[in-house]
Amino acid sequence: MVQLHADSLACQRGGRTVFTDVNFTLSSGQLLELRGPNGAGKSSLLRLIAGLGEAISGQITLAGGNGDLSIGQQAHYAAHQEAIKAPLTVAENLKFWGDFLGGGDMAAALAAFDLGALADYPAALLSAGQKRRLSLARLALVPRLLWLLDEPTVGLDANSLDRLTRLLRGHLSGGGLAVVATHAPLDLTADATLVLGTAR
Ligand SMILES: Nc1ncnc2c1ncn2[C@@H]1O[C@H](COP(=O)(O)OP(=O)(O)OP(=O)(O)O)[C@@H](O)[C@H]1O
Repeated sequence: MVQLHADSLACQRGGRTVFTDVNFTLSSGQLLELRGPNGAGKSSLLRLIAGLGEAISGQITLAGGNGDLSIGQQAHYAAHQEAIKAPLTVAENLKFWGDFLGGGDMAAALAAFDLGALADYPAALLSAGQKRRLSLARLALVPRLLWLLDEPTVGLDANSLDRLTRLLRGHLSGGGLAVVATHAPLDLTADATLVLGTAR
């Protein structure tokens, strides 16, 4: 059993307190939904979990994972900004990520968001939703224990939303964990919902 624990986390950005006393425990197969208004700290919390920022107090630990790797090394972090190299094609982008993350199932990644017909298309020319699909295809490219998704539904059409939901379901039923910040309700029952702050 893998467990992600947040214990009395507090976060500051730009010298201002964003949140304090955030606590949760997430176990294998569970989804934590992060809710809250703009500026409440959802992205900041995901960054902290991914190891891209430091909490001013408190701790995040992953028990039962690979003790030789950091939490970030065991996670897929899909931020607001698409992780795409514009001069490369769709397939080349996935190859880049496969090389970077170690391995990669190109066919599965292309299939996950129906990108096969766009494989040789330059990423620079993709629509916003297509870019989001390419960015999220990483999830199917390389297995990672923990998915940290920042508003993953933005820009997706109904078919792609459905694909994302199925991908998430498969990840969770395989024992994975997911923390998803979203303003739109997911078509998945979250095991827990954490509502942050009141910042605007
Ligand atoms: N790079 C930064 N430097 C300083 N402050 C920042 C930075 N990024 C975000 N902040 C501040 O941190 C606070 C939390 O921002 P964050 O992006 O985590 O909120 P959020 O809940 O994800 O918001 P949204 O729903 O708009 O995406 C905001 O007040 C924001 O102004």
